[in-house]
Amino acid sequence: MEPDVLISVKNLTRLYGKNKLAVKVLDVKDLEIRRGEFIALTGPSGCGKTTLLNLLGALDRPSGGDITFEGKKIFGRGEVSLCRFRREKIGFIFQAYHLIPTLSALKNVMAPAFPLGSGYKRRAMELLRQVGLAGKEGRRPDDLSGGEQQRVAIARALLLEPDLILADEPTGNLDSVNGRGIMDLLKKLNQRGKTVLVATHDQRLAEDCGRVIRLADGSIEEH
Ligand SMILES: Nc1ncnc2c1ncn2[C@@H]1O[C@H](COP(=O)(O)OP(=O)(O)OP(=O)(O)O)[C@@H](O)[C@H]1O
Repeated sequence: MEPDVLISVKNLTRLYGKNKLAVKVLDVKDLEIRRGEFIALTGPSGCGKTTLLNLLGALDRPSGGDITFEGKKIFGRGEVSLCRFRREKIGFIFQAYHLIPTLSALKNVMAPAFPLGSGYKRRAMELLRQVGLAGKEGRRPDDLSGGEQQRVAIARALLLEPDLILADEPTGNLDSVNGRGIMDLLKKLNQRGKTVLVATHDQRLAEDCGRVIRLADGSIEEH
């Protein structure tokens, strides 16, 4: 494997349901993601984008095959190690933000570090500044616009310096101006060296990415 390959996927499958009722919703024979790429994952609703992102980020386990991350298999390890992998290597951004409603923007950004103890406040403040939210650290999600909530979610994803950002329809709940702002932010992160994989229905946003992977019925059509 070449040194700049971050992720290598071989014969990855995911089935839902059991026995005769099992349906294969993902079947990715071969996929490589290199460090520093900015990739759009596209395809019609139900083609398996979320399923693939969840497997790449170890939020879900495959039915067959494995994923190699920095040369090591992800799934050949126990739950504690998997949990650490997720926390240290992956930054997730979701369509619906998934912020904790009772916590301030600052505490939401610090949340991934809760199991690690305190000491992340300065970094969280700096990240909120970088995403354009200086002065709004004390606000709760309800008092922020959708675009602002997604910026908090991006800052949270960056707290522990992940190698890979996985974004599942991050602009899906936003108007086009805010959606463009979020994509510009992801692009900036990529220019600063982060590998970014973003699932999107929006063809115009996809065209802006360095590479497009298209899924159809769970398989990669072209990339
Ligand atoms: N928990 C589940 N149980 C059964 N089937 C599921 C489950 N989750 C997803 N599926 C099915 O797997 C297929 C892929 O779903 P997935 O959410 O990955 O698609 P997607 O491309 O992300 O769709 P969208 O663009 O609408 O978010 C779909 O046919 C979906 O109905």
